[in-house]
Amino acid sequence: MSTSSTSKLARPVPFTPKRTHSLIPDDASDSRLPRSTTPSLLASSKKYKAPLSSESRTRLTSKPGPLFVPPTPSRSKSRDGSTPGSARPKTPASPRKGTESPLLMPHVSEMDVSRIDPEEALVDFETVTEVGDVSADLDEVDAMLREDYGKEDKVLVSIRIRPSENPSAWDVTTSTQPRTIKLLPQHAKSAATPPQDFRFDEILTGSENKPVYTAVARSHVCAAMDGYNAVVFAYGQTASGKTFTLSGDDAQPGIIPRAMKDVFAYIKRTPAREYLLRCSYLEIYNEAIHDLLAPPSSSVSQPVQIQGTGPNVVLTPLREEVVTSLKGVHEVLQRGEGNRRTASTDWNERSSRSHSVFRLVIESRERGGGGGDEPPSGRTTPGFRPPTPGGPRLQAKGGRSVQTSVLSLIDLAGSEKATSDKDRTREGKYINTSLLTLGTVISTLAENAARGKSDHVPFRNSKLTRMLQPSLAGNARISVICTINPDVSAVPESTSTLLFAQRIKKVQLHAQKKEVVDTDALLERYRKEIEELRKRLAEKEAPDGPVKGRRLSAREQLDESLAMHNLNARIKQLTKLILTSQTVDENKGDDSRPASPTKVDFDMSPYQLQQELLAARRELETQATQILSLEAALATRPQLPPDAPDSEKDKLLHEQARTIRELEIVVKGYEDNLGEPLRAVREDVEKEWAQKLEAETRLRQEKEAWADALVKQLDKERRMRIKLEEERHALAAFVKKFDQLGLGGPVMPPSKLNPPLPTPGGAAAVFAQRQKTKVSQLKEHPLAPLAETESPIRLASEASHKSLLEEEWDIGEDVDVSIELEKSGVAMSPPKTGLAPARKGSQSPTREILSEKENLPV
Ligand SMILES: Nc1ncnc2c1ncn2[C@@H]1O[C@H](COP(=O)(O)OP(=O)(O)OP(=O)(O)O)[C@@H](O)[C@H]1O
Repeated sequence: MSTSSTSKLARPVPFTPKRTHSLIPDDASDSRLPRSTTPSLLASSKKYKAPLSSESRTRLTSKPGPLFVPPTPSRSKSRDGSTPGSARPKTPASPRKGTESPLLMPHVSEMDVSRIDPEEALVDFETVTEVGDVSADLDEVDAMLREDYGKEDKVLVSIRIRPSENPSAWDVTTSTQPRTIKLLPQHAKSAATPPQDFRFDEILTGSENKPVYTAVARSHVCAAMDGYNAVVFAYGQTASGKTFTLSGDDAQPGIIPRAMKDVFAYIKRTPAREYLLRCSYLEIYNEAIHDLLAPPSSSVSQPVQIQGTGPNVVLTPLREEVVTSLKGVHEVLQRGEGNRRTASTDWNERSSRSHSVFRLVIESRERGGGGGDEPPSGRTTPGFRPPTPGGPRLQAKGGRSVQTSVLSLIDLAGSEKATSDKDRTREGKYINTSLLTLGTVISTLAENAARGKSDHVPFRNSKLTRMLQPSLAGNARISVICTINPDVSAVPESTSTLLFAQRIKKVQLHAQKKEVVDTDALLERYRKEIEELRKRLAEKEAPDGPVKGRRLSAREQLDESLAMHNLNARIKQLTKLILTSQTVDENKGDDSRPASPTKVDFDMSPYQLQQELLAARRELETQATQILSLEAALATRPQLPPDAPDSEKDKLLHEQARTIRELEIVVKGYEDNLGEPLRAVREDVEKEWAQKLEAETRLRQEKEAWADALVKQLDKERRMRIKLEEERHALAAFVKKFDQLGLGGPVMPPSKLNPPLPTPGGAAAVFAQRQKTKVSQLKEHPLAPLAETESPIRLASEASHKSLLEEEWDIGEDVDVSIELEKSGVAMSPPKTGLAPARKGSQSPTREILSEKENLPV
């Protein structure tokens, strides 16, 4: 391990000293910014004037020097016949006079990359400069070239374990495929559940960056060069080694420098194609995208916006720099790093709280010259083209389609910030938003892929996911390297990283190449043929021509008319083809349409032609709509003739910038004056209603509890009443027996045992009558007593309507019933009722008798 790495490892975990990118280890080292470069130093050195890297400028101005690159044989003569070097346009190197617009100026003056003629910035196997010794293993690139990158449909997920001096909490198996990693049982939360086995494509250890690059990114870089979109991103907690893996240091260059090296090595190994390379470098911090290649002032005043939807997401305004050599890429990266440092007060904190994205747009086409495919009337490439949004574009040419792909290399913010900082800082909230959204997006995609569902994927919830939408949605090769710190203290963060990695593994990909066909050349060829056919037709029809000018036999006439019919038919057929060959997008996968100009079949069946016609009509309709909307857009543009002087244009831009500023002030004023007070009112109202709601809820709960108690009590009362009725029945039987016995015995004086009622059949009859009435009342109104009561417990009608047991009889207190009974010799055995006294101190006589008689000997 290098000294620098060792010292970096020794630093406290929360701080992440970032390294400068080390693309050119030897000759460019003095031009590299030292780590300690202060913003002011950078500010003085960042007056970059040309859109191309310094090396590209040297090349384009044709000054012979150490970095001068000889032109390719295919472009040895420019179209106007001059020598290649002198024909190359100079890049607009100095600021235009009179430019005052502070907001828009950078995108139209010396910063305007789009004014470069892409034809002049092409690199091919001859013009690419020596690729140096870092990862310049061309044989390995050759090996990669033999692979088929389009077939992979899974995300490549790898784990990198940072070296540590502390004992590791993880058990790693790298000898079998897939590689596995699991927590050592002694560190598991509970001994009952064994630690989970995580499986990945690669698990890498150690400080060597080359094996990491080879395992994780090289195939993706080659795929990008081959026309597929590719994304490599590093995910993990702070200080786990994301930046070390992506950027590396002088001793161990990371994925970005190695990828760039391979890009040029690939070009060197591909003589059949020529390339246009554009790179951009941006940072997502607090959910705002900052263009790291634009001057800091304009990147702050004009954050990058994401426009478009679905696969057609565009970042604007985003500076893209054309690069033609490794040194150029190095320069661009350094400038980006410099701007990033300038923007931050605490570099380490800022870098671990923001996502950085390095993008390389790769356009390529087959090399022309000697191919024989190019029609003589092929379109010539103009020296300058009107500026195109996002930089210069390579044009299809002479039947050669252009392949476009994007390689994105992303260093994400520390993943643990997403949770630990969420309550503390705004930054934490934003990291939270983007990393958690990334997780949600990935799991939804994985779920959709696994279950064949098409659930909504919340790409729009964060800038990061929105920007990555075209790639994450499937049309890209993705490689994710998750870095973990193996220490015991970092087990929760490492586990969460491994779970994220496992989720992402399930996402299904369907990456496809994108090609644009040279429509002009195709049209030209068809037009030429149509012209020739028409000429032949006209000759045949001319009055003095070979057909009409002499007498023909019937047979000859027939042949001639057939030939003319065929000519007409071919003309018609070609006219239709011209309509449908505007663009051929391989993504549509429509086999019925020609995939390239060379595959066009002129002898298509009528059915195929009909299909072509239908498709062409649809295309025409779409284009008509597009024309209308473009016309509308044009109408709303400020009036300025194309040849207006620069000062006029600048004036207009200045006015627009002022209007924008004014509108911003108005918006801010609205926010300050109205936004805040309105929010406060809303919060108050919400609070008040929340309290009311809470009180209502409490009241309702109380009422429900009361109702429950009521129901229970009612039930209890009912059960008691039934029991009481049973006891009354028993007592009635007893009284009846008692009456019967009284009939045959001596006439007893009024006493407790001889109340006025017990005449033959009297008590029994009265009791029976009352029982009957009560039962019928109960049947008719089972809840009636409850309705009359105030309390759920007391039964009013029961209280007012006394039972036989409760009725007070006016009898002498001094009568000794036991003596009377003994005298009569009656052996009484009343049933044990267990009846509780109805009222204390005023027991009914019958009850008293019963309680007394219970003790009587039978
Ligand atoms: N595999 C490794 N070998 C040697 N040193 C490493 C390795 N991984 C990380 N380091 C060292 O650990 C420290 C932290 O690494 P790095 O800055 O790459 O972490 P990070 O994940 O990018 O953190 P942040 O989220 O803050 O950006 C650095 O000093 C780096 O050099």
